[in-house]
Amino acid sequence: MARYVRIPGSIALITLANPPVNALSAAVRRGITETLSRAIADPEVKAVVLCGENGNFCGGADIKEFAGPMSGPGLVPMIDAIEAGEKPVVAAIEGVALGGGLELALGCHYRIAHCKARVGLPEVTLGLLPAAGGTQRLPRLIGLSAALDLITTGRHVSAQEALQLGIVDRLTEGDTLGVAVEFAQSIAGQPLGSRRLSTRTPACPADLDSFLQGALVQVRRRARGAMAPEACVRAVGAAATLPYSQGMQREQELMASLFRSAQARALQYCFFSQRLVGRWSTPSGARWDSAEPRPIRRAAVIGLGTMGRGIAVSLLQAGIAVVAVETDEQQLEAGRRAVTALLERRAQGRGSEGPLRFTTDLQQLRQVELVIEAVFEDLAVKKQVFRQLSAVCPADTLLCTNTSGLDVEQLAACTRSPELVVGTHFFGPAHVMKLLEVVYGPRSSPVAVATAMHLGKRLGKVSVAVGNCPGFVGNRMLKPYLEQAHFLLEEGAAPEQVDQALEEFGFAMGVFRVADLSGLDVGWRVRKEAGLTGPGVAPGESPRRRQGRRYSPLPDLLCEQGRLGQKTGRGWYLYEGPGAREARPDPWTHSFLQQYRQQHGLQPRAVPQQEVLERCLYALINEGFRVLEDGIATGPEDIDIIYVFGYGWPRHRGGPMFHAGAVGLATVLDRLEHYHHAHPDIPNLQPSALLRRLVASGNPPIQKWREVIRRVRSQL
Ligand SMILES: C/C=C(\C)C(=O)SCCNC(=O)CCNC(=O)[C@H](O)C(C)(C)COP(=O)(O)OP(=O)(O)OC[C@H]1O[C@@H](n2cnc3c(N)ncnc32)[C@H](O)[C@@H]1OP(=O)(O)O
Repeated sequence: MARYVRIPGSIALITLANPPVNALSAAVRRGITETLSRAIADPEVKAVVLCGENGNFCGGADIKEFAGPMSGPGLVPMIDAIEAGEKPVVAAIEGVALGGGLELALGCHYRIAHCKARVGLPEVTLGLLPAAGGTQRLPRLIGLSAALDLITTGRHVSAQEALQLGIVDRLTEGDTLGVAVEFAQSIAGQPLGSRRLSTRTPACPADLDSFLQGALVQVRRRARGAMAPEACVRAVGAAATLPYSQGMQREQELMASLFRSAQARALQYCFFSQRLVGRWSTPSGARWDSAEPRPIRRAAVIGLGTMGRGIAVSLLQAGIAVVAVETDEQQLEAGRRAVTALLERRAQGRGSEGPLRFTTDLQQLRQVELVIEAVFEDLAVKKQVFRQLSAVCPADTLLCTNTSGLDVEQLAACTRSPELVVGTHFFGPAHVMKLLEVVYGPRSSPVAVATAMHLGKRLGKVSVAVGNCPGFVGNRMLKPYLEQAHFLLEEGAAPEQVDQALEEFGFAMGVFRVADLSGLDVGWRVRKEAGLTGPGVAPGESPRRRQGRRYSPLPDLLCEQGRLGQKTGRGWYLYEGPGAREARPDPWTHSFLQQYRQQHGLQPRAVPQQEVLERCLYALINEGFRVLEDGIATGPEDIDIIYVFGYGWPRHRGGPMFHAGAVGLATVLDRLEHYHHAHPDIPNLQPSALLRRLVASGNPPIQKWREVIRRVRSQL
């Protein structure tokens, strides 16, 4: 797992060999320890070069090993031995040096990197901290402030930035190993003194205490309730205040508090789930490893509203040529100005964009390979667009819809090639948000799904393939969550109380703040179309019952009052004015709710925070189990990735399905039964068959759910 060769010029070359990323498994650590001793013991060796096989230096500790007992040599003594040795060690960094990989390089006396390499300490994203000396050596190398930024964000740094910061000593555009060997020869025999980072004193801001306090406030705001960022701040703080050996001790203590934590388990689950969803399959047998994506060079976006603009920018930034289409000159001009402004804002430091054309003429789409429709969320309008697209585009053009929940199959049915129609559900702002739901209809071909999934990857998104049903995965599960929030208001809660419970759980924004931000009219329109409110409601129907179940007209009533959220300056909350962002509890809403309850004979009660969480989250989770039963999502990981990347579910809680497992499926079942008993007119609270089956199967770990899902599906 680490190869050793002596090369001319008295250099020993140690190569980490654990593809694909040379993770520091026990075998690799053993290999490094043994080969280093060999180099040190060999009087002919004057310097050592450390590199990685396959164009990657090292992706860090082997995350797969974290779940089991640790064996083999520890990283810390191994890196300490490199640093303490009398022979210079040069790290030759190609590809990535991340986490333990960068810590290993920091233990070396010199670092030479290829200009395309990336370095970083992303442990915080796994619920950990860089506990192989990273929190102590990096501040001593680049100063406390820069080190804190890297360690608390976990961001990857380009080779150029790494050179500027002083993390690497030299960049090369060519043969990294050759340059490193030559360099090692040139410094052999020189004193190592301050090249040993542990001997240095870190550069610190003048007012250290308030700097560290400010850093704590910032990380708490960024990831509410996450433990690792705070531990990172404390560990880096120790580098400033304690001698190296005591700082290392502090690093280990802080790491011990994180290593087996539920948050670390959740974040590591997210890491592997993100990769698992890339290995998609569909019930019709299409698979990621057999379906070949089509190359996409030219695309069109239909509709330049907020979503269309973001989608166009996203495509352009991936180097794809875009034809942007609107219905009339005025709309086109507004779209042109908005897209240009977005591109200008994002231009700095980015690569070249694909060419962009604006038109009102659909005939201009004769050359495109893919179209993304992003018009108004109205099935009849979208059908019309698909008919037109099918008439003008080449027959083999992939036609995608950005609908957030309409029936993809009905759109496919309007075209000549229904097998080339898929949903590409972007999340706003589309050029920023990382999630793409790729929706396959019953007739979507493997190539169509593969092309959309591959496109998502090219756009830098996490793509999840899901089946076709109202709301797909994300919005389908959101419906019972929203519904519970409205019912809780009827029963006595205030919007800010519900939001506070959800925000303390870890959501960046509670359900009512999000509704105000997105605009209450979005859901209103959908409910009108579904006949839940407006002229489609059967005369004489009770306002609090629809289609045989409990219904809350509260959001409809707000819309009727012109309270559409931030854009009108009032919604569930009050704002300084239209477009303002700071939400203030609104006495109007409180008295409106009071009157509503009186009018409907509802006795308000104090709703405990626990009930807010259980009813909102377990209703959402219960729908998640139904999504799995129905085969709309392949596994719980798909749902969790959708929620973490698209709906602000706190990553350190792993996603809704992971959370259900962490709470205990029997507990979730028990609470749903309790609430369903109390509210028999809310069918969403009735526990799903799959949840019952999983509990009956002894609460298996989430990685084993797929087996139970298969059995339940085969019986349904
Ligand atoms: C204490 C803790 C210490 C000291 C640590 O070091 S914790 C680990 C810190 N390192 C990281 O967080 C890096 C994690 N990896 C990545 O960010 C990326 O994998 C990558 C940038 C290194 C490469 O990205 P990419 O080229 O897109 O490839 P994949 O992400 O798809 O990865 C390929 C397969 O390698 C597996 N992998 C990657 N890193 C590790 C790792 N550190 N340990 C174990 N396995 C790793 C990854 O899961 C992929 O596996 P498969 O899905 O193909 O089975």
